[in-house]
Amino acid sequence: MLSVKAPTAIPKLQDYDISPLTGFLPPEGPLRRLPGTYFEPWEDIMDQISALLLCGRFRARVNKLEILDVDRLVNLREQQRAFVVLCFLSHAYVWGKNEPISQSLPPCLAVPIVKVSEQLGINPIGCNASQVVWNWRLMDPSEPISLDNIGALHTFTGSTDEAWFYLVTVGIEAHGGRALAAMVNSMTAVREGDEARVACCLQDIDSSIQDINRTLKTMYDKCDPYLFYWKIRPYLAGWENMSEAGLPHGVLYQGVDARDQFRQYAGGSAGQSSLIQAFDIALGIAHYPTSDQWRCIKDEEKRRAAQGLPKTKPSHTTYLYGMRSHMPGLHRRFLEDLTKAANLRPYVDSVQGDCARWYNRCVAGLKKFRDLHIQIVTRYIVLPARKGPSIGSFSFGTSHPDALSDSEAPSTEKANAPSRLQVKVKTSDVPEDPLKSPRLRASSPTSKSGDILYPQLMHADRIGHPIASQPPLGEHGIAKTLLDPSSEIIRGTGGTDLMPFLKQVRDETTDSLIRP
Ligand code: HEM
Repeated sequence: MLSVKAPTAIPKLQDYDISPLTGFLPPEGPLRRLPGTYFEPWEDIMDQISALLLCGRFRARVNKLEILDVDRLVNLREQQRAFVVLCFLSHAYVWGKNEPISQSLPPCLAVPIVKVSEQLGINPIGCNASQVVWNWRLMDPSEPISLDNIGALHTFTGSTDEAWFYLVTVGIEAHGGRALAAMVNSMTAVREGDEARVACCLQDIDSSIQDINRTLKTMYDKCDPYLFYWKIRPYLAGWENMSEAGLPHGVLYQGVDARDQFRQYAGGSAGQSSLIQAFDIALGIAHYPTSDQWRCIKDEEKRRAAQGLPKTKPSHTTYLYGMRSHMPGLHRRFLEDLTKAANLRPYVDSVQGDCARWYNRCVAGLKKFRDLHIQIVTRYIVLPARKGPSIGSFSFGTSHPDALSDSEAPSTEKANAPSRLQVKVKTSDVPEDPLKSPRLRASSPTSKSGDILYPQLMHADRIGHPIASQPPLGEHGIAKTLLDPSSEIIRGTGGTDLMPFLKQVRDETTDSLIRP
């Protein structure tokens, strides 16, 4: 007998700690401090994190902590706050400042971070949730979330550039409320065959994407690419593929794992934003593994076949899918349930008309987001990596006058670079920097030397020229995306093969446009 499958329920936002007003951001704002005195020792260190790093006392202070019991946290907001605190403390502990990196986390950090991560269903390492989603506050609580009414709760460096880097993403996430509500409404409207309502929801999604794109462009206003690359990004790095930075095995979570069981996790990235993945899912945009990932998949498939296990699904092997383990469990579950219920694209394809027009506007908007993002990655990672440590600061402060135009984005490159460890970026793929200045160029005497591979080993002489210092590799090793000018290879920080990956994702977005 044929069994008729009941249609999958359309997810209700409130079941997943999602607000129709603020999306994945907690609508009342994240908890700013854990209540009571028990967790005060953590909060006291958080109050002074950048000062303690600067004066070299951070690790000593942390080492005096006792192991606190996270079972004392009484609700979700407290668990989220504890997670933020423990992620900041752990990254600061591992990467330090002007001191040898640490290949292990002490039990006072490792034990509670592993436990609270299990409670939240997320990996025990810094991520978009700890740096962005649960790391902001309203300056005037009577006003809504907007870039001129939010502040970051914590930064590593104490700099406004770092705060802005997080806050722009908060601003983007805030547009998610309206978009997520429209996504689930559109799915209900499809089931009811209500074409006009579907078109209306798509219009709402489109307008949220336009808002997101406007917000993304403000990154240039108050976050200096040079400071981002050399001072901020190192703290965001994870412990996966970090041999060059001094973490050949990853990080040992003392008091949790056996003495030789190091853990490897990718670091924080807005690639872990549940919102952007929700757009892909709702609009039916499919992503595929990069060519190098396919090689790994083939090996994995061989292994599974040898063990008589079923094949894995291609979508479950992409970088974007992998990033879901760095999302809060409830948000990840939302994406899974949204995937099961997604019905928009085939419906729009069948009815065409206004629905198709608005659908295509949404896809074009998301493609625009990815173009803008590629320009940002070029400006904030590729160019600083090429230029070396003494290029000085880019000018900023007005609305991205120096933003690369769409046509200046790096040219399409075959998506066949090795995944994770290495990225080849041809010099010709990187747009000429519109801010090129003979003075800045002249002040990079060592940028042609291999020293740039380990920029953290460089200090400036009295007139600002970088000179290499001598500590062995890994001693002061902090993660960077690294460029070896002789081989023109940029090595990733454990994330992706940057440009080929980002372009592939962008092109896959365009592929889903509906043809009449
Ligand atoms: C200075 C600013 C930024 C830099 C340097 C940057 C860098 C990167 C890099 C290197 C990746 C590749 C994956 C990885 O290794 O993590 C990535 C992916 C990604 N980033 Fe950013 N990012 C920035 C800002 C943002 C913002 C504000 C958003 C907004 C949510 C965002 C959303 C994404 C998404 C969604 C991906 C996954 C690829 C995709 O879906 O297109 N990024 N980013």
